[in-house]
Parts: sequence; structure tokens; C-alpha cells
Amino acid sequence: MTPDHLVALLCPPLHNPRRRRGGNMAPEKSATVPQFLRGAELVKQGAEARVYRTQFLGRPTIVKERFSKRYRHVALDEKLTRRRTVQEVRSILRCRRAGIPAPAVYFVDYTSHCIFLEEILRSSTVRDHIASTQQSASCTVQELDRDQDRELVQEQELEQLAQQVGQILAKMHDEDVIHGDLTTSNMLLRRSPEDRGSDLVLIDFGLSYISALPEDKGVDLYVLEKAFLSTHPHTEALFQKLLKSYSASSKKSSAVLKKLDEVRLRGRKRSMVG
Ligand SMILES: Nc1ncnc2c1ncn2[C@@H]1O[C@H](COP(=O)(O)OP(=O)(O)OP(=O)(O)O)[C@@H](O)[C@H]1O
Repeated sequence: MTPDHLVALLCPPLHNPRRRRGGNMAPEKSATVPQFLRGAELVKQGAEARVYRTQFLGRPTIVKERFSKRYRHVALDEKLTRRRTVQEVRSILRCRRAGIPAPAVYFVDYTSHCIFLEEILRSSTVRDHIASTQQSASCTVQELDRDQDRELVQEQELEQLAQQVGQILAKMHDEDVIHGDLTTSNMLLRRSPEDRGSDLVLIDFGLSYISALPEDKGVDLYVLEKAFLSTHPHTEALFQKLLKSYSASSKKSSAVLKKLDEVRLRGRKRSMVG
């Protein structure tokens, strides 16, 4: 990001060019790309947001830009987009205050709905990590005894990871933060600089909110369970390890796990009825 980009960001024009005079539909997606993001590397184009990699005040930065939806009324769109941005920032800050690993928030621009986040370097998603571990384990299944040892080590590593996830989610729920979109893609595994270990960082709090209700926490875990088991086949035992660790780490786990059982039952009934 150049100084010109920073000026454009910090001193946006008084007239908001994103709003069409007289019209109430939001403008085209392409018209909304803020000037300061031109030249930034597009990491991901999602349905709700674009994620860019750039530099901000000399630091490696991820910018999450929530764009307008053309089909929504402009005022409603503005309100919803702003609310999601506020929620995401609020939950990240709440997590970080409680020592739950989430990227630092460097800057928020509510005009363009951009959140500037610390880029988690040397990281990969938990999804990719589990998938590659499972793949390498299955490749070696017909090989020698030493490969069986390796497989055991990999299994233990995955169990440790599941325990780590359980602990972090317990801590997050004890802070009454509901993530709203728990998947293994929304957890990053950051390797230490000397490659001596790794720690977990939670990302993508766009659907998060604050709630003390065991029901909301149970649903949060249910969303993760569904995503986990469908993304990573044959991991039922691993997911149980995650829940066990959640249960051991959270002060309020019994009510939450009871709700999780109820939500599962409701889910099963719904799929039986069709
Ligand atoms: N702080 C970060 N540091 C490093 N990479 C990040 C960071 N935030 C996001 N990413 C990368 O960008 C991808 C998309 O980010 P994120 O999940 O926040 O966006 P999204 O559009 O809301 O995604 P989804 O549509 O899956 O909900 C992540 O999977 C990750 O690879």
C-alpha cells in the first residue's frame, strides 16, 4: 500500500460514489473495489467478501472487503454489511482480549467495509493439514513397519490437534463468542519460525455473535461436527477427542453438550421427515 493509497483510505471523498443518485439498488461489484486495494493480491473471492493480501504500514496484511449485494435495497445492504463488519471486529477483539488466538485488527474502514488484519504467516488451514496427513497415512499403509510407526505418530499428532481445537473452542464459548461458521477451513495452523511446533488461530468471524445460551454454543459445535465429518471421512473418533477436550476445558460444557445432543436429534428427525 503506497502513501497515496493510505491518504485515499483515511480521507475518503465526502460524496460516497458507491451510492447511485436516485436508485436504490447497490452498484456492480466491480465498481466497489476501493482504490487502496488496487494492486493488492486477491486471495479469495467469496460470496460475501473478497480477501486480499497486501502491506499496511509495512506489515503483511490481509484485507477482508465485504462488498454490496446488488439484489438488496441500498439502505438495507449498507446496514447488513456494516453489521457483519462490526460483528467480525467485535468478536476478534473479544477473543484476543481473552487470549484466544485470532489475527490482530490493524484498521477498519467502515466506508468500504474493509477490515485490515494481521496476516498469519507460515500457516495453512486445519482442513489442508488433516487432509494431507490422512493422505500420507493411506499412501504408506502397504509399506513397511517403520511406516506403521509413522502412521501412529501422525495419528497422535492429529489427536493433539483435535485436543487443541477443543480447548480453544471451550475458551471461546466461555467468553460467550459464538463463531457461527466453524469449519476446519476457518482455523489456521501456524508453524513456529524454527518449525518446532504450531499453534492454532481462529479466523472468519463474519457470522459471529455474542450469546451466553448453551443452545447457541451447541449449534456452533453441531455446525463444526457436520463440516468436520463431511470434510474428513472416518474421523468420528477424532471428533470425539475434540469434544472430550472441549468438555474438560469449559466450565459450562455439560449444558452445551446436552444441547448438542438435542440439536443432533432434531437434525436426524428433520432428515428422516425429509
Ligand atoms: N489473517 C489471515 N492470515 C492469513 N490468511 C488468511 C487470514 N484471513 C484469511 N486468510 C486466508 O483467506 C481465506 C479466506 O478467508 P475468510 O475465511 O476469512 O474469508 P471468507 O470469504 O469469509 O471465506 P468463506 O467464504 O470460506 O467464509 C482463508 O481460508 C485463509 O486462507
